[in-house]
Amino acid sequence: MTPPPDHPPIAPRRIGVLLINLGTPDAPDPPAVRRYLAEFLSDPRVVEIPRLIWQPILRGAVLTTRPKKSAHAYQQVWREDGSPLAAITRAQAQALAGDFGPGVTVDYAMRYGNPAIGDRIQALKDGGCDRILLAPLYPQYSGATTATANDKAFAKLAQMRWQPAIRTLPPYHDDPAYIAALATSVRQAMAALPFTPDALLTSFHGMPERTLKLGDPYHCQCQKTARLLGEALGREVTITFQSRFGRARWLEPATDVVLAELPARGIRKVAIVAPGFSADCLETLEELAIRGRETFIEAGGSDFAYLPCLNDSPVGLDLLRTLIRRELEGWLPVT
Ligand SMILES: C=CC1=C(C)c2cc3[nH]c(cc4nc(cc5[nH]c(cc1n2)c(C)c5CCC(=O)O)C(CCC(=O)O)=C4C)c(C)c3C=C
Ligand SMILES: [Fe+2]
Ligand SMILES: [Fe+2]
Repeated sequence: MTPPPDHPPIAPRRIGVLLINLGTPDAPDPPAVRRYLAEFLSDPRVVEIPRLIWQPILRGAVLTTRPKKSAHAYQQVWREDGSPLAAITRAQAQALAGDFGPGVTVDYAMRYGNPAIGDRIQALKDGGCDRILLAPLYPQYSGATTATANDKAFAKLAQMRWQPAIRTLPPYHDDPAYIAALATSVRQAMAALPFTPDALLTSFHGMPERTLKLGDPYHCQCQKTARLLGEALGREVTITFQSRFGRARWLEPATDVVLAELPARGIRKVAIVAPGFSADCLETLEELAIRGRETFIEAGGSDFAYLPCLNDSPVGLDLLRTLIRRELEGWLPVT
């Protein structure tokens, strides 16, 4: 009997590693940004307002105004090889290919937009992977990031008669390897600055404050990362939360508010790093490096430096290797 088409080849057995990040528009223009925002902001893990109330607001006010504004922001950071978030995540996957042995395929996917999680899981399975490590690249867990990435993968698996075995990368907010990688990266970037910062800000993506009260560990995990990074660097770090969205109360203190207040408190030279992002993206390159700088300088600051994310730097890739290798234990070596 001919096996059904969804059967993976029996041998050799392969392992798939799927790096997952948030997602980004396909192009920096309003129609592409609108498609992306419609998918992203329709996710009930992201906007926890009842569908019947939220969808009219989203389809009305939000999707008629925000795509134009956001497209303008994307245009300022877009690269020749596309959106920074997608280009860097792709570079991470390409750099890791082959690092775990010949039986391991490393691929990447985006929770919203392309390449889609379901398509890449299918491609891994079609390529013979009967074990897949899902690696949402969020050091701090939140329902709006880690959980929804895993949900999307499991929704794909729900359609499969013969599923691959699955592992998921746990949050790594307090992992010594992550803290050491951050500290090294910050030290290297600070050593190259033409000035000595009076303050180091760690800016994390914000979340509605309500999510903290509902039990999301994100806020606490951000606090712990910032504390451990400060200890590793032997200096004080100031934690802030960026990218407020909507009218609800968000986690505080807000990055833009703090940047505007610092010069009046005598802090005129600042460096800022975004440890919660595994790849630079709109939120770091436009919101922090461009608008954050403007806010700080207009408020009377003299020197501002945005320190890059771990990205596909040697230190960043070493961290990913360490995190992934640990999860593959027991699955390796592949015959
Ligand atoms: C790193 C963790 C992130 C958390 C937590 C997070 C929560 C969160 N975000 C929004 C709304 C938006 N975020 C947007 C962009 C964006 N967000 C993250 C990461 C987290 N978000 C990344 C990596 C990016 C960049 C994407 C890119 O293409 O570079 C945007 C889109 C841009 C814009 O229009 O401003 C929105 C909107 C909410 C509501 C939320 C928590 C509930
Ligand atoms: Fe976001
Ligand atoms: Fe933003």
